[in-house]
Amino acid sequence: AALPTFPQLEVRQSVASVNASLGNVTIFATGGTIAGSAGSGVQTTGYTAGAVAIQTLIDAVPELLNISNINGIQVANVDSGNINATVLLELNRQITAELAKNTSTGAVITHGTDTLEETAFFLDLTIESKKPVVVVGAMRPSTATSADGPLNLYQAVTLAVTPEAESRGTMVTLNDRIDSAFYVVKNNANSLDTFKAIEQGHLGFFLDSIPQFYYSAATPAGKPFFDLAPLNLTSLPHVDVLYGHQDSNPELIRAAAESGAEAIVFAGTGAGGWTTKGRQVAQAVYNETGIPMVFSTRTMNGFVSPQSNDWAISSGNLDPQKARILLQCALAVGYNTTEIADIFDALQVS
Ligand SMILES: NC(=O)C[C@H](N)C(=O)O
Repeated sequence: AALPTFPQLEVRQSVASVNASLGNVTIFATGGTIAGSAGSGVQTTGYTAGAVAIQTLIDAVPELLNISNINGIQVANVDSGNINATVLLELNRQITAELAKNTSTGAVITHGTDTLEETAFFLDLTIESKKPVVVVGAMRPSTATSADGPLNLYQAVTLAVTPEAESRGTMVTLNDRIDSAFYVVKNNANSLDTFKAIEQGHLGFFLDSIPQFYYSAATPAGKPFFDLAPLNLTSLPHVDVLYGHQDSNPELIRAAAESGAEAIVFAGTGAGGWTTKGRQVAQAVYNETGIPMVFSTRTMNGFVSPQSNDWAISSGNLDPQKARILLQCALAVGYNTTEIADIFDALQVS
């Protein structure tokens, strides 16, 4: 099925006269609460996300121009629940092109927090540059009495011009923390301190807005790279996530396949658990279609070990939404089910 097209607002704004002694960071704005607007300073729910333009976000933090030359590109301006494959592919193309320039130091993406981990993980899998790529959001709208967005944005740009931030893959920063996009998950629907990589830990933190790293640069074991930018894709493959629970309806598995899913992710109970009947239907659908069937966990944290049969793939450390993004990328570059199983196997911690 064709993905809905997305309004593209690619406005490049030069907001700084160039200071040759500073680096050059491009901010790609996509909306979210960091660009949200509420009716009063104390309203922190029920506001409009993606209401404020990139120029306003930058103007709110004049100190940015002390640490970097800044360009802003408005790629979209939506609640992150509406970010889709069109926006992901556009970000991949624009960031890849931007970081290839000698003049570019790093990239910052402003984004709603609800699906931030999906976009950040996608960029981590599809951008090869060692230059910092930093995804940043906020939990309070820009109009809040103590909005968190401006300092988060300042710290994101600081991170993007920090040499020690290179070669760490895509990073996520919010509330003084620095996280790996590969591992980070939103853990709380409301609190400022919502992004965590519980098992793997934060990469570092900001002390007086200066990045401090716990570890030297390293990448997660088995992390694949998918070279999407040259493919000029206009959509990503259809992959569905099914949620596991007592008495889950096994026919939803067949329905997903019949509606065009090229892979199915099971957000299983515990370590990839699913009902016996559901597994039988999943195996039957696999025998008919050969599409990847990936078992993850609805608990969001924890490890799904290799399955005891040859048709089911386990997600290892990847939660369902990240397993879905990985499958979309792998299918987009043409990997078959066996090769995809190998990619997931390589992610298993040994
Ligand atoms: N804090 C946020 O950014 C939440 C918002 N609903 C979004 O994801 O766009």
